[in-house]
Amino acid sequence: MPAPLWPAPTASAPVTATVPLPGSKSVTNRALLLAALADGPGTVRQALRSRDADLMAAAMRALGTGLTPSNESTSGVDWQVTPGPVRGGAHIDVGLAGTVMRFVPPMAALADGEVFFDGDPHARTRPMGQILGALRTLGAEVDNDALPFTIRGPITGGEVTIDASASSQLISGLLLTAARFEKGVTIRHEGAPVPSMPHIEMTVQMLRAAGVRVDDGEPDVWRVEPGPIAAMDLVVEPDLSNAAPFLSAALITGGTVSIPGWPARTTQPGDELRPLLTAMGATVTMTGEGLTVTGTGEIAGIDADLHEVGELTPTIAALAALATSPSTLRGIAHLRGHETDRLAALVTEINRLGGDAEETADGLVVRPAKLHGGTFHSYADHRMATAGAVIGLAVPGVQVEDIATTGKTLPEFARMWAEMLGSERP
Ligand SMILES: O=C(O)C1=C[C@@H](OP(=O)(O)O)[C@@H](O)[C@H](O)C1
Ligand SMILES: C=C(OP(=O)(O)O)C(=O)O
Repeated sequence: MPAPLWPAPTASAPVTATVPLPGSKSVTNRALLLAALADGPGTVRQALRSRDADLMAAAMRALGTGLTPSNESTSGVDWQVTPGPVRGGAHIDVGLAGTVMRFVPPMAALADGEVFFDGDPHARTRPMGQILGALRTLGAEVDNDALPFTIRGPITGGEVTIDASASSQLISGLLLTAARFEKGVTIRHEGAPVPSMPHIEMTVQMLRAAGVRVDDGEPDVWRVEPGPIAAMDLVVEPDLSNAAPFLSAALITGGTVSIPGWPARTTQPGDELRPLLTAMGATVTMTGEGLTVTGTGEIAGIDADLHEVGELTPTIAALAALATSPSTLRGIAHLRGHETDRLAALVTEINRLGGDAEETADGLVVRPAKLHGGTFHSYADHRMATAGAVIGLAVPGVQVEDIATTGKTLPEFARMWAEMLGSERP
């Protein structure tokens, strides 16, 4: 059955809105796993509730972790986490979540029996071979190089060389559990540069906050010493990548959008929205309350290397499609292995609306063109769906297919979008 079409609302006046955002997917899913492996009960506060976060919570439960929710609302939940021995016999559904498919298998290799993994049809095509090969080198048995697969421990750890040019999550996944391997781990990356390094920095910082000794002093080498992971009481930051479509509304409409609680310092790649949106013509200010972006209604194209912040690409490409000068987005060949082939999907959908986008070897060129209405397909990709909503603000008649796919990281997207527009100036 074809997914329903969502008529993307067009903004008729400058948007003025304050948009509180739920917790970061990346922080939530790291925190749940670290709390599950910790040496005592802990708490993960203001955790995201979304498909990816719920899949991580379900995976932790299936592996023997106690999780009790409190203070639950549409914007999040506080999880009381009670670690237990890692239990075999589990079937883990990873959905389409890169964090679940890359972070959980190393933990499953600690179990006392086999653990089976599978996910959505497209998840079976996402790069997994390098991390599964690494788990074999470190002592586990794994019966495939992609989803679906079965893992059997025990894993002892040690030294491994991998090519993580397809995804930083291949490194983060090994690092997160490594303190619980008998020998810890030394990972050496060999290949084209690893993307999304801020996400590896996030992993390293969270491990250190839990008392784990991590040496990342040499480029492309990470060493985790074996030892306990300390119980945590952590408050999850708002998801700054999910701020991108809302902040874009300020640029497109010449309005002002604020995100409360924007952290002063963070490893989230979404923080790069500050220079990126400034380069596209916005005024960006940080106060004690949060971040405020004010636009002029005119968007400048940019030449940007998004290698470190690839997950911002769909929104930046949507803005580029509405810009008055050309944009070149580079360093993002690895987006072909994301929720969908995002380079192909963005080109197809922008051009379907009359745009002028072109795929390059490692990114996109988007030139100014007069867009018209039509269907914007989302390919089960939350960020494609929100990119369609962004274009729809300026272009009447855009219908986004399967807006519900935003539930991967932001189940309330459609309501929040309507609320943001409801506060338009008359
Ligand atoms: O570790 C993480 O939480 C993530 C790392 C990045 O993955 P890639 O390195 O595969 O781009 C990012 O795009 C993804 O949304 C989340
Ligand atoms: C690439 C992304 O997700 P995942 O964690 O599934 O890799 C993303 O959210 O943009």
